[in-house]
Amino acid sequence: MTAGAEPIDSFWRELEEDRLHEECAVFGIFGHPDAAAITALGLHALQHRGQEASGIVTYDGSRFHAEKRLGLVGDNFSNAEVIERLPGSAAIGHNRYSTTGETILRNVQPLFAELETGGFAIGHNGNLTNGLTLRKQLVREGALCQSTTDTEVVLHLVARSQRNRFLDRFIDAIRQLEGAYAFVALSTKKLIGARDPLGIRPLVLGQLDGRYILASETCALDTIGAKYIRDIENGEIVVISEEAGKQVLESHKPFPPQRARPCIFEYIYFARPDSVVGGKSVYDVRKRMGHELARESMVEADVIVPIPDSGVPAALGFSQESGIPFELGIIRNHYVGRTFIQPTQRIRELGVRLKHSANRSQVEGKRVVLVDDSLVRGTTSVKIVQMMRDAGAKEVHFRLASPPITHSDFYGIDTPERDKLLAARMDLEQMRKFVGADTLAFLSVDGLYRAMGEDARDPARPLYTDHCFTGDYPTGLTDMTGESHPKQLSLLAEAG
Ligand SMILES: O=P(O)(O)OC[C@H]1O[C@H](OP(=O)(O)OP(=O)(O)O)[C@H](O)[C@@H]1O
Ligand SMILES: NC(=O)CC[C@H](N)C(=O)O
Ligand SMILES: [Mg+2]
Repeated sequence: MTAGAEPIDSFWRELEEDRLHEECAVFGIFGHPDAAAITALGLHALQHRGQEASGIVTYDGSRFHAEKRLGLVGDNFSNAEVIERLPGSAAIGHNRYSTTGETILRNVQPLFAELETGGFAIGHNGNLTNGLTLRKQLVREGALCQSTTDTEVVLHLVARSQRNRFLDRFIDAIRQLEGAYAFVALSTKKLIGARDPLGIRPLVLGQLDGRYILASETCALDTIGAKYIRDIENGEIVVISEEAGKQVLESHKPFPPQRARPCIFEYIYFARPDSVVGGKSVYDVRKRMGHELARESMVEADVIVPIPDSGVPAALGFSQESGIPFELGIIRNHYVGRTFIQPTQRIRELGVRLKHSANRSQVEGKRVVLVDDSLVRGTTSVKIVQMMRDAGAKEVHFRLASPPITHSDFYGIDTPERDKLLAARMDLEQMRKFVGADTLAFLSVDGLYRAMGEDARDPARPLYTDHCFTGDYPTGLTDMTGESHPKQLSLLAEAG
């Protein structure tokens, strides 16, 4: 570490903490001559789901090839030389935002192992809630772990299965998992996609030039001109292979049938607004959240101002419902990233202004309603309310198009510990004071379900994974509640 690196690191860490962290993206294609290049494009379209690192693994009929890098897809995979190092007509790729295991090169996915059945690569979106417990058992039995991610346990479980067929080994392995997963995996003969029994994380099937594709979101299919076929179902494994020159897709359902409970946060914040998740346009749903929010907590005002990016569709819905004009009163700088100029103390003091700045002409002298999709630690809201006042807003009202986040996520979203969640520590009035707004209101849980097309949330049969707002975790939480509370830190220092 160079002298002076620490303050810069902590500056970016602070900036990074002003947000909800993403999760991960997976992509896979089988039997296409440009498999690696298409995977790079797909990962590019899915960059919003994870920005720490990316990787692509291909298979050329005799060997696997892997390229894994820390950083953004565009910076690492837009170069022809990198793509040329990834020959083969089958590929899987991954964008990572870590939830278990640090941001170091050996944790970058897809992970790869040489098994008795041949090479095997896997990419994972989600988080296992018994990953550390399984890992502890495996290590006790002699497993040599090469990474510190939860995902690696799947490789070991497949390797240790006593079944003969590769698919049976994979099923054996995933039956032991608890938590959330959307997997893409590649063996010498097959491309595999799998979703956990509740379908917490998304995964879709598409087709390009007659070849199958798997992707976290439909926006990746649109980017490469592929056709959307269907969502992979909860608890479903799809196996894509080639027989007599034709691609075949088998579907397996190894779990007892269960109702799906996809994560509602995909709709609120994670997924790209142009994606269709579970048959619903994310953009439409976000706008409806804005309509519901306006119905529940109307306020007299002159202008509706979205907090970009993800607050925009809800603010539009709020404006349409309330009849109050919508204006871009905050501009977001899209070039804020880790490669930005090395900040000095002075720049550090400017804080969030690097990311958002007030558009004074639209807010000065006005009663402003700020609309954002969610509030986590409250960092963004505090700074933006102050920014509106500095720009001359007469009143600042804050509206959130989701309910208060009172519980941490363990399924692939890197929300902070409970005691850092503002709504877990404060009541509404305390939060209003903290944020500094004249009024503050959140969308109700029933309002959220109405935006999803339901009458209300049925507590006996909730249709979505919504623990962040309700504390209702739909799976066991072995690692979090078990007696041993295992923690896995990297014992090997790595520069990354
Ligand atoms: O309460 P906080 O801890 O500040 O976190 C909440 C903020 O984080 C997210 O935005 P983010 O900046 O991640 O991304 P966006 O540009 O897509 O809205 C979310 O949309 C809120 O604006
Ligand atoms: N956010 C995610 O989906 C992360 C996947 C996996 N748990 C990891 O940490 O690598
Ligand atoms: Mg935001």
